[in-house]
Parts: sequence; C-alpha cells; structure tokens
Amino acid sequence: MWTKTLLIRLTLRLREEDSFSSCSQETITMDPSDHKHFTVVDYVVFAILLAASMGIGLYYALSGGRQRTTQEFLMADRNMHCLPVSLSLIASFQSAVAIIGVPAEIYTHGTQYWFIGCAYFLGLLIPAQVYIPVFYRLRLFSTYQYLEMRFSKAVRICGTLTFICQMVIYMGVCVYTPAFALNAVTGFELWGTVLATGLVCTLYTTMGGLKAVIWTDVFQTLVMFAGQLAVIVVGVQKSGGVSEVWRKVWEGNRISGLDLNPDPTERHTFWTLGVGGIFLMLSLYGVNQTQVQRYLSSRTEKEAVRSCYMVFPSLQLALALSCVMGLVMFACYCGEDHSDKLGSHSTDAMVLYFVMDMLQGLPGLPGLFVACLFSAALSTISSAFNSLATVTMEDLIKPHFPAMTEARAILLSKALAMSYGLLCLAMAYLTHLMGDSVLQVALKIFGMVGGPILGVFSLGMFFPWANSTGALAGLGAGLSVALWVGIGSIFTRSPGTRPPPPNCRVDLLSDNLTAVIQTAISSNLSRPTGLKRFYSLSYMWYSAFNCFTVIVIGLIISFLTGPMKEEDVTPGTVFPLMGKLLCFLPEHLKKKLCCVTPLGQTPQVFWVGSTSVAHLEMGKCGPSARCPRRRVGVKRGQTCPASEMCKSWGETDPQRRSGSVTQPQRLWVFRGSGKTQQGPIKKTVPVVTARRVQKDRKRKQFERQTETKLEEQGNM
Ligand SMILES: CC(C)(CO)[C@@H](O)C(=O)NCCC(=O)O
Ligand code: NA
Repeated sequence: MWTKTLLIRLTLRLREEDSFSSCSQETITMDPSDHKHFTVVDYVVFAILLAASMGIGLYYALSGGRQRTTQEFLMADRNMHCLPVSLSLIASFQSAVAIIGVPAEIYTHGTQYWFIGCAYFLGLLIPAQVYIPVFYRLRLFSTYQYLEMRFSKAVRICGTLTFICQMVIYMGVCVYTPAFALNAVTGFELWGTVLATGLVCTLYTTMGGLKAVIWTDVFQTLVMFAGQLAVIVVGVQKSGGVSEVWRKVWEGNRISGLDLNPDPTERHTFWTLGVGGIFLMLSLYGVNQTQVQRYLSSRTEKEAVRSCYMVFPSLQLALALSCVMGLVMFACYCGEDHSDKLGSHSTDAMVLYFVMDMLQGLPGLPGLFVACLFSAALSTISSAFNSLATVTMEDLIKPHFPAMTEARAILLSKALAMSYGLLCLAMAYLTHLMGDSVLQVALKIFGMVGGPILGVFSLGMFFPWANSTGALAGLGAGLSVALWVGIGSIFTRSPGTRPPPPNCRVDLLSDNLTAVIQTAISSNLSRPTGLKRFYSLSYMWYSAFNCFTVIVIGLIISFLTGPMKEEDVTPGTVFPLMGKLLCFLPEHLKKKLCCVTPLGQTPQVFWVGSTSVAHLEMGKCGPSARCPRRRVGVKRGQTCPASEMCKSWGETDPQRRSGSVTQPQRLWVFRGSGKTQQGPIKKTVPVVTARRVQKDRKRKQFERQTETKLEEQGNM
C-alpha cells in the first residue's frame, strides 16, 4: 500500500522543480519579539463583542418573565423559533477548538478531515427522525428524565453524572484553547484571559437564562463566520489569488482523495470520518443534553425537527471555512518553521500566528478575529453551563427536594452555573498539562464519554428487552472499555520526533526521500499487534465502538436477568424501529418480533374556556381528543367515562378540579395511539394573554368549534 503512494509521490517530485512561496516572502515581516498587533480599533471591536453579549443577557434578565421560573430560565418558556435554535445548535459544539484545530489539522495532514462532512447527513437525519420525536413527545426537562422513564432512577443518576464529567472536561479544553493561542501570539495574559472568559460567560448565562444563551449564540455565530471569512479573504489576496493558493496546495499534496483503507487503526479515512463520525454526531446532536434542551425549547415538534435540519448547511459552511483557512495557511507557510518565533511547537498556536500575520496592518481585523475566537468559545461555554445547571437541578437536586420553592430553585440554578464556571477553570489547567492537538483532545472526550451515553440511550430506545440492570452494566462496561483504550492509546503512542513542517512541494528535497522511505519501512515493521493494535484504534471510532459495547453488554445482561416485555415498557420510550424497518411483514408477524407500538402523538395543545372545562369534567371529550386513558371503542369526539377524565386530568391540574378557572387554559391532549404518558404531564401552562389569543387564528377557530360542539352536546 505505502509503496504505491510513495511511487506516486516520487513521480510528482521528479516532475517539478524550483520556486518558493511568494506569499511568505512578502508577508513575514514580523519581528518575532513583536507581540503587539492590537490597535485601539481592535480593542474596541473586541469590547463590543463582550458588551453586546452582556447586553443580551441583561435584556433577558429584565424582560419577559424576568427569569423567575425554571421553565423560563432553563427551557426558554418552550417558545423558540427554529432559526435562532438552529444557529444556537451549531454554536454549542463549534468552539475555538474547531476554529484553530481544523486549520491546523488541514495544514499538517491535508484535507482528509473534510470528509467528516459526509457524516453530517445521517448524523443530523437520525436525530431529527428518531431522537427528537421521542424526547419531544415525552415533554422532558432533561434528557436524563428519559432514562428514568425507560429504566430506573439509578440509570438516570449514572447517566447524569457521566454527562457532567464529559462536559466539565470538554469545557476545560474550550476555555483553554483561545487563551493559549492568544497568549502564544499576542502576549495576552493567559490566565487573565481564561478568567475573563469564564466570568463574562457565567454572568450572562446566570442573568438571562436559556433565552439569553440562545440569542447570544446567534450573534456570536455570525461574528464567528465573519472572522473566519475575513482571514480567508485577506489570506487569499496576500498569497496571490485563488488560483495561486490552489496551485500550491495541489503541488504540496494537501488535497486528499477518498481514502477507503478499511484499517480501523488508520487515523483518518473515509470510514473513520464518514461512518465513525456519524456516531460522534449522534452523541452530540442526538442525545447530548445541551442540544436536546434546545430542541425541547422549540415551540412545536415540527419546529424542533426543522431546526435540526437547518443545522446541516451552517455546519457544512463552518467546516468549509475552517478547512479553507487551513489550505490558505499552507499556501503561505509551507516549508517554513515558525516554532522558534512562537516559542511553541504547536501547530494550533501557529494558526493564530498566521492569522495575526495576515491581518496586521488592517486595523479592526485582528480584533474581529479575536472576537471570532471568543464568540466561538463563549457560545459553547454558555450552552454547556446552562445545560449543566439544568441536569444538576432536574436530575440530582429536585428529585430529592420536591417541595423546594421556585425562588429557591432559581437561586440554586444560578449558584450552580457559577460553581461549574469555577470547576472548568480548574479543568483548563488540566488541558494545559496534556499538550495534545486541541481538536483531537476534544473529539476524544466526545468519543470516550459521549459514546457510552449514546449507547445507553440507544439501548433503551431501540431494544424493548433491555432492562435497568442491563443498562447499568452496559454503561459501566462501556465507560471502562473507553477509558482502557483511551488511556492505553496515550501510553502506546510512538514517542517519535515532531514531524517537520509540511513542504510546499513533495519533491523539494531529494535527501528527504531516504528519510521518508525509512520512516515508511519502520512504521510498516512496527505495525502494532495484539493489545497494542487494540489501543491504536482510530479515535474517530471511539463513539461507535463505545456505543456498541454498551448495547452488546446491556443486551447480554438483560437477557440473563430477565428481559423486559414490550407491554411493560413506559409507552413512548421505545422507538418502533423494527416495526418501521419491517413494514412489509404482515401485522401478526411484526407483533411477534416486537417493537410495533407506535410512539405517542405530539400532545395537541389547545385552549378552552371555563365552560368547556366544566364539560370536560362532566366527562365529555374534546372534539379531536380521545380518552386520556386507553379505552377500547372510544372514537373522536365521543364521550368517555367521567371517572377516567377526571382522574387523569384532575391530577394534572388541581386548580381545574376546584372549578375556579375563569381564564383560558392550555391542555395537553393526546391523539392517536390512545396511550397517555402520565409522567410528563405534570404542569399545565396557565393563562394566555388576550392579544396572543387573537393572534392565533387556528386556535380561535378551534375554540369556536369546541364551544359549538359542546353546546350541541349540552343541548342534547
Ligand atoms: C463537532 C464537530 C465535529 C461537528 O462538526 C465540529 O464542530 C468539531 O470538530 N468540533 C470540535 C470541538 C469544538 O470545536 O469545540
Ligand atoms: Na461555540
């Protein structure tokens, strides 16, 4: 295999000669000791970013419901549109790590990483079609509530703790990256920057709740794109235009073809990126609380699904921008080693060096790029803080203190956001000690800790036989194997010397050839075997591998300890995957094979006046409603036994039971399957303002229908 590549490269080499990059000769005029690229304009641009973010936080702290309910603070009143939600979804996992790490990856290893874009198709389609409908219809507060409904409290707590670990470690990398890069290049105080980032972020997250987090995300995502675009435009211009950049990256062999090598230890191939990447995407966009919280804050399920689809183009754009930036950097810097000027061997730091090099002398642009880095970081950190506060509150604290007042709960949520902020600063220090490429560190964390979490959710959602013991054992096994491989990989990593900076032309130095052949031969000879081979599994497979470990162990233990029956599983928690895949089979066969119970329908939200409530209490179903409890033979608009209605609805709204409702009320009514989820319908959301009522034409029409129908029924 390698000999073939070598031959091709050799031919390339022999064909070409001469020339050095013109770009680098022109532009590297920077004095290595000169670390100050910031003019007053730059500081102003950067200050505007921070001020605007704080402003948005303040706005939501003082407007609307003033963040006095957890429903508003953590769920944005479940009233968001898809556009802000989708921009906020990309912002969650697109941090300074990607802005700096992806160009560094492309610069050193070529465009192979770009194939991760292929994983976005299924990686977003599956969440939209499978995970979002399940979570949304259960009307959860936190994803981990799902684990309790499907399995047990213990699974929920273990899931929550795993998630907290994942996010806190990831936060460390996120806080550290921009601070580290800035320090290396502009001489910004490292720990001062880390502290400032943490502080600003904690403040606006704490003040403005999820609404502020989502709207600052929108603003920050736009700043992020603008900063990257600025670097690319200026960089291309300085290196002599698009065709010149293309010529250089082509000659430098940076454009990678589709690598179909099936070897799972190969770091980046189409299979590791395009297929392993799907599982990475599922763990991030399907079951990660940060994202699920955004889906749940959407006003309807359709809107949530739409926002997930809308992530696709923006994520492709983000990926393309950072890859192109890496290529432009190559066109300018190939064959040069700037590590002595930087005092650091990290390619990550070199990316920032390149940016500042390009943008110097253009007042405002260095400021814009630093704003871009911080936007990316802040949007990720704020989302993570908010989600951490949510799970700690909903999954760890509230279940043990059910009588806590709302005011107390909100105070505690804020205190939590604050203390997680401090914890992340500590984690930033840990990253500082690790010294790997930041992109790889972040993606490894997602795979090692996120993979097992994805496994538990998938086990519950697709396999009705899985029981609580199986889930716990599976999660434990998944995490252990993940740690084993992850830590093993650190220790078996070949200590080898740092690779030289990539050459402009693969043919430039003929004496390099011997070196290349030698490395190729030695790497071929020292091909890892046995356990070492297991340790050298590509980190892009971590998510998939760990997810499957959880599922396999989970199923084995479940079958050993007594599998669950489909009837015993909480309705709406199992996705009828087999039923959908085997739709061509006759009904009785499908029933035998399990997994045919459809998901519950989205609760139909409608408003009823006091009259209709009275009627409902007397035992009339709403026009499009079925009995909330399964009743055989009850059809649309028919009367169902009063005892059933009052029992189930009385439980959900004590106010209505006492008959004191005078204003329109919102009710959740389930249509379709006839099964109701008792669990999640804990709260009815009271009182809509008169203006909103007028605005919503459809609802009014529905109300009118309700009234006439009920009058008719009353007259009968
Ligand atoms: C999560 C993906 C892979 C999604 O494209 C990408 O945004 C990425 O590589 N992120 C790295 C982690 C970060 O930017 O914080
Ligand atoms: Na971000």
